[in-house]
Amino acid sequence: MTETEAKEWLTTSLGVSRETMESLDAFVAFLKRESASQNLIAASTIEDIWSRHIVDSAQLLTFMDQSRPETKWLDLGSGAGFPGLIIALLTNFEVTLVESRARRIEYLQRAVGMLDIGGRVTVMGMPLERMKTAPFSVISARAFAPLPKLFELAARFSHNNTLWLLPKGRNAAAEWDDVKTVWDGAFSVKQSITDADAGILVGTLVGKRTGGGNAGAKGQKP
Ligand SMILES: C[S@@+](CC[C@H](N)C(=O)[O-])C[C@H]1O[C@@H](n2cnc3c(N)ncnc32)[C@H](O)[C@@H]1O
Repeated sequence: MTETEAKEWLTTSLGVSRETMESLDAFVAFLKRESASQNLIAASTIEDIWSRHIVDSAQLLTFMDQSRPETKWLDLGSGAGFPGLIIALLTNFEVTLVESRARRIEYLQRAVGMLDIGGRVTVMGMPLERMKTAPFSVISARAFAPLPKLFELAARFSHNNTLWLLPKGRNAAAEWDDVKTVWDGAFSVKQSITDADAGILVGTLVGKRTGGGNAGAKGQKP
């Protein structure tokens, strides 16, 4: 997907407004400036930000019912803001970005301020392990951790209806196959529109199977 195609996909397929495209433009300019002083995204992807990062994040919205009321979205290891900050710009959801590295926390806080979305976007500047347990309706994580670690760390934020959206690259199916003897849930692999070989795990988690330890994801409702 070229940069032009990426922008076209946002307006044509996702129906992104001109005003929101301007906010995305402002964010891209901000990220490029910041990238000169800290390592936020791979240098090789800077010229392809719209396809490699913006659309790669935005496509997650196509795997959910966007009319779900009061969506509370948790993004694990947001880094430069992907996918969580993009989701916040494209929706009116309440979004929580968790990030543990000091410079990235400070960068995310400034990005949220610059984009004027602080009323519904929270930057939790701490390791996920230290975040207070609360239920979320969507959990996303891109390049955060292998699935076993991801579920161990984040299951306590999930309830039976929480939708997990996990861009996982080429091994998405194998990663789920490997953990499903330990974790009970229903996941399918969706093909990424930005990389035909990459898969996105989409589904719900019930909890750890009996005998596999504590059932972190079971039972709670928001
Ligand atoms: C490889 S980067 C991916 C960033 C972003 N999600 C993306 O796809 O561009 C992983 C990010 O997770 C953060 N991270 C790693 N372990 C974490 C933890 N336990 N709690 C919160 N953030 C963490 C790192 O600081 C880093 O910014």
